[in-house]
This record gives sequence, C-alpha cells and structure tokens, in this order.
Amino acid sequence: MYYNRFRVFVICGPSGVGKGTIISRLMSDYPNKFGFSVSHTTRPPRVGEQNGKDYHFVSKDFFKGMLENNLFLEHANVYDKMYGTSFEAVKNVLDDNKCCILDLDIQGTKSVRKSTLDPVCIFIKPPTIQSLEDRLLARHTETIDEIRNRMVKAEAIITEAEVTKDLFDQVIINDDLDACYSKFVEVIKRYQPNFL
Ligand SMILES: Nc1ncnc2c1ncn2[C@@H]1O[C@H](COP(=O)(O)OP(=O)(O)OP(=O)(O)O)[C@@H](O)[C@H]1O
Repeated sequence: MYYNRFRVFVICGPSGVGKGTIISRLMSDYPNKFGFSVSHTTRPPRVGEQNGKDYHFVSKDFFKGMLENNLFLEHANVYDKMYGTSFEAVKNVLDDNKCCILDLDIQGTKSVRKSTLDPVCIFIKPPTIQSLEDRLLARHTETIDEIRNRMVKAEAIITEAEVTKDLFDQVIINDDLDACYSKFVEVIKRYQPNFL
C-alpha cells in the first residue's frame, strides 16, 4: 500500500519482556531514523505516558467509530481494552522518511504480515517465564491479578510463536538487555542495509 524504501519492523513478545525498553533505547540512540507508529487505545494512560506520543488515548465510542470506518491496519482487544494501529499512523512515519516500528501482539503481527507492508517481524522471548513475572512485579504498573493474567497469556503467546515460526524473521531472547538490544540493532542493519 505504501511503497518507499523504508521498512516496517514489528516487535512482538509477551507483556514485560522488554519491548518498550528496546524501542525507547533505539529511538534515543537513533533519534531521526525511526518513527514509532502511535497506536490508539481505550486503556487509561500510565504515569508519565503522553497522549499523542505514547498512544492516542481515546474513548470506546471513538475507537468503535474508527473501526467502522476501516481506519485500522490491525486492532486487538487486550485485557478488556482496545488497541489499534491506524493506516495513517504508519503512513505518517514512512512519509517522514523513517523506518516504522510497530509494537504488536501475535494477532496484530499476523494482520500486518498479510498486508502489503512487507514487514520484518521480530519476536522477543524471555529467558524464563519466572523472569517475566519478576520484571512485571518490579515495574509496579499492574496489580497482582493483572500480572497473573499476563503470565497465563505469556505462556500461550510463547507457544504460539514457537508453532507459527514462519511468522517471525528473527527470535531474540532478552536475558541480558545490552546483548538483546545489540542483536535487535543487528537485525535492523541486516534488513535495512546502509541505514544505521
Ligand atoms: N533484560 C532485562 N533484564 C531485566 N529487566 C528488564 C530487561 N529488559 C527489560 N527489563 C525491565 O522489565 C520491565 C518490563 O519491560 P518493558 O516495560 O519494556 O516491557 P514490555 O514488553 O514493553 O511490556 P508491555 O507489553 O506490558 O508494555 C521494565 O521495568 C524493564 O526495565
């Protein structure tokens, strides 16, 4: 749909695995190279999150209106809250001559894989399920019940990623953050040569 020489990179993985941390670091190391497609969500902002920068925080009715008008490239209902990537959000990044980073769940990754965007899909895996729980507990952004719910989903996501291997161009284990980040940058260099 949008043809230019900049690629779309999808980062997928269970909640708490470090996707946001990796993206923030990438944006900070290469400020003018990447654009983070700003998703719409009906979940409330976390402390420090900015509307229009981290997410477009919208009401359920507004989100439904966008759905009815087919404005989403992909959308999902996660923990009872709606999330979606609009076509416009991706187009804005590519039109700005930047690679586009999308932080998506498995369903979203499948939708984008089926699209004409020809994405590079990267799965971030925790070294162990326990480490994932420890990270979420240390982040202090969810209740214990929410964390339990995320742990159940995490196991399902990791299994699904293993059985749908072709969905991902690369799987990276986030054990040591620096090592994981370096591998992530290497993958970008491989798929977008002479870029970084
Ligand atoms: N390799 C690592 N070792 C230890 N802690 C880590 C590592 N990578 C990230 N973290 C920490 O784990 C927590 C979760 O990371 P982050 O918020 O980036 O996860 P996420 O995948 O974006 O989660 P969500 O999908 O829920 O937004 C953060 O507090 C982060 O600092």
